[in-house]
Amino acid sequence: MLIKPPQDAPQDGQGAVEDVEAVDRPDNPLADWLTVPDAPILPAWARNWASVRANTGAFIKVGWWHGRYHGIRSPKYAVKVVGYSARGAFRGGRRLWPVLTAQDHTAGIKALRVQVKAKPDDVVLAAQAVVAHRERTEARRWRWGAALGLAAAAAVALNYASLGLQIAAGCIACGGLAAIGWSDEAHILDHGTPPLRIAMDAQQLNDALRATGLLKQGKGDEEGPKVNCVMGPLRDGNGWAVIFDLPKGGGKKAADVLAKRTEIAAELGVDEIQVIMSRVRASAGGNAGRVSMWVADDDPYLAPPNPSPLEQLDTFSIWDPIPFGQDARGNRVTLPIIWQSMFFGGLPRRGKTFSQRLLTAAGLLDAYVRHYVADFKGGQDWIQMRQVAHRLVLGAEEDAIGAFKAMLKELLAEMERRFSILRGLPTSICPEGKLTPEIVKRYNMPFILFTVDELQEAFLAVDDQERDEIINDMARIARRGPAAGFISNYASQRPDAKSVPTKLREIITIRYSTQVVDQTSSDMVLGKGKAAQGADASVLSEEHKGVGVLVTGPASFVTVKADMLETAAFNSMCAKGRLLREACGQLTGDAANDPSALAEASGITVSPVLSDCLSVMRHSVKMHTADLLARLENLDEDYGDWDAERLAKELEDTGVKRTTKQVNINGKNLAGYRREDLEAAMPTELLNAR
Ligand SMILES: Nc1ncnc2c1ncn2[C@@H]1O[C@H](COP(=O)(O)OP(=O)(O)OP(=O)(O)O)[C@@H](O)[C@H]1O
Repeated sequence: MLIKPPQDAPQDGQGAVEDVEAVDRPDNPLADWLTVPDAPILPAWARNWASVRANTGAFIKVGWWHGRYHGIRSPKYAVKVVGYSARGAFRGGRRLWPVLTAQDHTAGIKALRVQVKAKPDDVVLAAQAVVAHRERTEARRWRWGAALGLAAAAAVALNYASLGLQIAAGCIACGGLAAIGWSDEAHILDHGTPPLRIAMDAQQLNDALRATGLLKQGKGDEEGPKVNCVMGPLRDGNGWAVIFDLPKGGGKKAADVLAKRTEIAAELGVDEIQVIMSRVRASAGGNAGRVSMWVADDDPYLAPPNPSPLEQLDTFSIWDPIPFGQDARGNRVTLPIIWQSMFFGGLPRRGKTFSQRLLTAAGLLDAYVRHYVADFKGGQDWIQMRQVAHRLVLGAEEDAIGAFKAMLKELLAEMERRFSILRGLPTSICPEGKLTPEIVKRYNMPFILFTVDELQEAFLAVDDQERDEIINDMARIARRGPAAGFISNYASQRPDAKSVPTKLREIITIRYSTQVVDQTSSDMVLGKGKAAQGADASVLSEEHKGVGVLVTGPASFVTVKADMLETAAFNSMCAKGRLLREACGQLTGDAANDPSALAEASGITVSPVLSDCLSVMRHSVKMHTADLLARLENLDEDYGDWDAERLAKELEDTGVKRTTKQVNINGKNLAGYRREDLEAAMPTELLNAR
């Protein structure tokens, strides 16, 4: 199922209510973006062939499970039946004896005999006694005859009837006797509850909700109120789906159920990652007490990653929602990013950068997206953006921080310039005070995708005052920029108050968190109180690479397995993006002049060490050798065992002629290199091209 884009036009955010976080504002157009609706018209199992098959399969599985369960216990059941039959035989015998021995007339006959003895001459009395005695004897004879006849018939049948008949007769006899021996507390079959991956029924759900306090306990032996299952539980994909209404009068709402995900999972005997719940809103026929729940057979997020469809595309329009990943049930999750701002957080090595890069990758395929990128780690993740990025900052050293601050000022100036142009445009061209596809091309205002990765590194490198200035500038761009085409895409590794400034997060409309250690950290990235509502990235584990919780509104969140876009594929998309921009005159800024990018684009071979040195020196005109070596190692750990001599020799071999071996930086005169000397060693064709 494709989650459709919202119809409403997005907001500038300028007049927004400041004390409510951006995702929680009533005018947030993505508020219900990820609320997965489910309005059944046909019974869910009959909606498609796959569902019919899955449910038939599940029915057979349940039958098989019960068959095995009770089959294994059949000797135990047989012993029980024999026990009940014996009790039945004893009870039956006890009741039959008086009948057979005809106790009924004996008392009367005895009384008659006493009277006959007292009046021996009374002929009538004597005749009555004789008749009564004869009747009793006759009755006894018949009863005993019938009983012995039955026994004889049974003995004959046992001898001569076929085995099948004997077994059937034996079973009937046993059944009859067992019925006589039955009592209220007697039972033969054990009560087996199949594991959830075999079957799920409403009883299990009710028990789980009752145990977690979401349903009231009944009085005495009564079970208490139950949920009303409007659909299911039914087989749906690799799990069980159910939509239920909470009973009225219980004082609980769907949001309470979502908040108790871990407890419910524990009661159902599965991991909380397997329990996927969402509210069913009024637009999908739901109400405040309706919950859509899907319980997966296994952890759905441990499946192999799905390759990003972007990799196969030649172009993409940034106006369209970007393919981002899949939810647990395999529904595609796409992200509309225009007019929005994004924040990615989470522990290291969980796929934050890879996920963040998906949005950049989409932007690469639209020539009318201008990239401003800062990667404060300065590793391999973003380096190929040098082919496309209008500005690219790599590293968190002093020169890089300086370049980043200049980038912020440039962005703010561009934002003001754009707003003043937009204000001057007639409403026929600019009806809503923001970019339109026509304005983008006619006034050369491409969307600006402002990407910042490893933000925490920058905050560690600056003092508090500088940090506040950076936060203010970034917050201003994210808050005011969307209407002028600025899309902010920030990521930070350490989800603590210092690395994820609340002031910044508050104005971000799309938040994504990979695994974090606890709910406090999760809230730090996703927003205050989100974990309590069910959007909790701390339920993810270390194995969940590329999996994160995506929040776009108060009730709009989903755990997503992001598409996989390897660095190599991303790098080749950078090359594709460069060609696209060259073709329509949109290759601007740093990318237009970057020597390594130029060399790559023109197919000119440049020594890797020369190219890498130029990359790490991109913000400095000169650098001490020790710093250069440290930055090279940060870029690629293979440089770890290089020393000054080896570096000098390798650079000399590529044709670098040092005009000076000592460079003075901030009063320190030490061995080092000038960027000019390195650039001069680039192949002549490249120098001419520049
Ligand atoms: N969508 C995905 N599916 C499966 N694996 C992924 C996915 N995205 C990333 N990974 C794996 O996770 C590893 C770490 O990814 P990434 O570098 O994005 O993490 P990170 O959270 O940004 O880490 P750091 O903060 O240290 O840079 C990658 O090398 C990749 O193998």
